[in-house]
Amino acid sequence: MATMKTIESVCVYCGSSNGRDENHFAAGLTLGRSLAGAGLRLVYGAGTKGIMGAVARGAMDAGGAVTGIIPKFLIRKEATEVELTRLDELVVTDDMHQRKHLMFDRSDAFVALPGGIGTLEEIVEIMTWAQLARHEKPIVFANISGFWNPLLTLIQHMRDEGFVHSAQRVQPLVVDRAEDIVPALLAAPASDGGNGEAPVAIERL
Ligand SMILES: Nc1ncnc2c1ncn2[C@@H]1O[C@H](COP(=O)(O)O)[C@@H](O)[C@H]1O
Repeated sequence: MATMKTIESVCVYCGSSNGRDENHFAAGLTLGRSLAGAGLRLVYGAGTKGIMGAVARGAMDAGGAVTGIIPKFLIRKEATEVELTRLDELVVTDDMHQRKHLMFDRSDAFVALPGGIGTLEEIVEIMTWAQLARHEKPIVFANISGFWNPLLTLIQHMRDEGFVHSAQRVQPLVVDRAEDIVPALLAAPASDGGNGEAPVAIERL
């Protein structure tokens, strides 16, 4: 059984594009600001474009601490060097595997905002590691405008069909509004072994 640890840093996975729905971009800014407001370090993929850029800008403009972790080959594609200099910590890795491991190691919790295939791959890997008892760090799906509903439906279908083993280990939180993400994270350790109550806006999948 892992020991409970106070959450100090939060890894955010999200799109390197803006997406079509402006609520998604706005959610990135809001989450960045609320991480900073709560004194939580943002750990993310160091992209300065799309929703990744919005989260980082939201955090940095509000005086928050930000760690960006990016493989060398992606710097030109996903970031502009001028904006990278604003990060208070930049880690350049040799490859994607090293990036993903470092993002995992350096974070106490994980959030999936809307994004594409990279975002999906990253958050699913974090869930598989939870299923394999590699960690008990909280996982939150930010279900802005119902973005994650198709994935949540698929996961429920897998459960119903008996393919999600150790299901009790894979219980991501689902919140509908960006403002609710940080309160959900901060309540997560207590709800695990404490009073068992989650804030109203939060459901467990
Ligand atoms: N296969 C991947 N594993 C981990 N991370 C990846 C992968 N492919 C892309 N990424 C990174 O994820 C973010 C967001 O990508 P989106 O496809 O825009 O969701 C970006 O930093 C990618 O480098």
